[in-house]
Amino acid sequence: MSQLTKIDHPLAAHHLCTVRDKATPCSEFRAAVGRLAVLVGVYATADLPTRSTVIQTPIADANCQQLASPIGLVPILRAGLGMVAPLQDLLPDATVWHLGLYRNEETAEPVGYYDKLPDGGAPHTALVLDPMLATGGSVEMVIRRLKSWGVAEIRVLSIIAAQPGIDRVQRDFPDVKLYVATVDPELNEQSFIVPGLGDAGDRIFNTPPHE
Ligand SMILES: O=P(O)(O)OC[C@H]1O[C@H](OP(=O)(O)OP(=O)(O)O)[C@H](O)[C@@H]1O
Ligand SMILES: O=c1cc[nH]c(=O)[nH]1
Ligand SMILES: [Mg+2]
Repeated sequence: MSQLTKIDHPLAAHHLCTVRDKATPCSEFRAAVGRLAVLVGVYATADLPTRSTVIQTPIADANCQQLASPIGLVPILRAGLGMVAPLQDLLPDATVWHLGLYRNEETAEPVGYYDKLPDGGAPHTALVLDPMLATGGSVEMVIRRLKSWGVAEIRVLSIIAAQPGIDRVQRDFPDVKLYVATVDPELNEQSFIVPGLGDAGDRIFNTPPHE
């Protein structure tokens, strides 16, 4: 079973109130998604390997540590875009690889519509960014694509993950690590997370539902 880390932090609890509240305006929603992305990002990078280096300060040599492996950020369009800039602040040298998926409204199955990953050149570690993990179908499609590309270490960063989606990823990908701000118990008939926050993509981009 893959490892699940649910972050335990009062700031995460606080900002989750903002994203869940249906009265939160778009700009505040986006900002809170960004703050939660940073918090999840700190947990998801806590054990990244480092290597020793010597830096010359203005005073003397200093023994330092720097990240040892290339990191790729993989936002799932659209909603994952809301987590990119905050993660780039934490990982300024990361490459960013976009994958476009939407869920079919009747079946909730993911449909791919954007994939420009090159042949070869996969980063050693990929951080998959999507605020919502519902059935797990979208993340599963992305994990399969990243594995076929050659990514060795895959970590999924979500803000709200539903238990059925977590169970699916843990069952199908025991080597993939999950980092989430919180876990919700169930999905409704339309496969939306309950209580969730509604449609993350629409709330980040201020679009009406079903566009
Ligand atoms: O776990 P799943 O059941 O696959 O659901 C989660 C997916 O659904 C949402 O995307 P959506 O299809 O709404 O696209 P959008 O980001 O463009 O709004 C969300 O951002 C995830 O990508
Ligand atoms: O609750 C959900 C489920 C999928 N995608 C969302 O944006 N919200
Ligand atoms: Mg959406």
